[in-house]
Amino acid sequence: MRLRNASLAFGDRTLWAGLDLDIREGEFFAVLGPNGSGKTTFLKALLGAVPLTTGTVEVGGRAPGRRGDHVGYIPQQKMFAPTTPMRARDLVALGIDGHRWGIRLRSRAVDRRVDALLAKVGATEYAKVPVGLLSGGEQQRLRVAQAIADNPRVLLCDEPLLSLDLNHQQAVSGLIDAQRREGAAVVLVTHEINPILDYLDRVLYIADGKFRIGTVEEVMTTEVLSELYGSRVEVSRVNGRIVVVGLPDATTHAHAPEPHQEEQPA
Ligand SMILES: Nc1ncnc2c1ncn2[C@@H]1O[C@H](COP(=O)(O)OP(=O)(O)OP(=O)(O)O)[C@@H](O)[C@H]1O
Repeated sequence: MRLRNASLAFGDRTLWAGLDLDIREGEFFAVLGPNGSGKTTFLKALLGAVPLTTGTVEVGGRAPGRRGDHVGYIPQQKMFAPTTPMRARDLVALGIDGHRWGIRLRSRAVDRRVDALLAKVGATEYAKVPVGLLSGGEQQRLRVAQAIADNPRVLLCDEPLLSLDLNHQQAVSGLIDAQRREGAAVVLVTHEINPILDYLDRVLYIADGKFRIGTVEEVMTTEVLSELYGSRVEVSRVNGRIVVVGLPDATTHAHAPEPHQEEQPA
């Protein structure tokens, strides 16, 4: 993925400007920042779903959003309605690009692939349950299975770990990283950096119309975050976790768990 002099504004509100960035194959890249800073919009620009205000974006050397791009997308979580007429395995099967399978083998081969994907995300036991009856975390695991079903070269994930318990956070981050090890470029939006800390190559931190790109060590510092937020923000490491203290109130994420009252998710 390549962005050059990219800016995105809605009316007179600029989310970011002057963004130059290359994300290479096999890179695990996270996008961080407070509510409304433009993280989802950044992913949508990479999907070709939102046009840049200025500058250019390319995915695999071409404009994004074309058929056959081999881009997997885990959208921000929305619950399925209880009456959605689809079983868990049907949702995963939607991620499989049918035309790449021989006609005679198609349904059996697709079934086998779906079974393997369900097993990978720990969803085998609810394969036949209607998706609308599953919990948020169970639905989320299916979305992950759907997004990786076709071995995408680019995997764009919008808060994929939200509403997962610790075990499944680890399992799902491991699956996303496995895709990266196979050569995919991963871009992952998150409010919680700690579950993916071991996998991360670089981060983009967006706040208040400004941004910083670099390794975790370069970006997640008291100096850099204080500058981005325009107020004193303390960043420290506790038992290998990153703890950020002093984020302005309005930037607390509404649905992220808060470990302690004075700690806020990074
Ligand atoms: N199509 C649009 N037209 C106008 N404003 C928009 C549009 N899409 C997004 N915005 C605004 O742009 C800002 C960034 O939105 P975005 O969803 O990218 O934020 P985010 O960083 O992903 O936030 P969150 O952490 O809450 O998910 C928000 O203030 C949003 O209201």
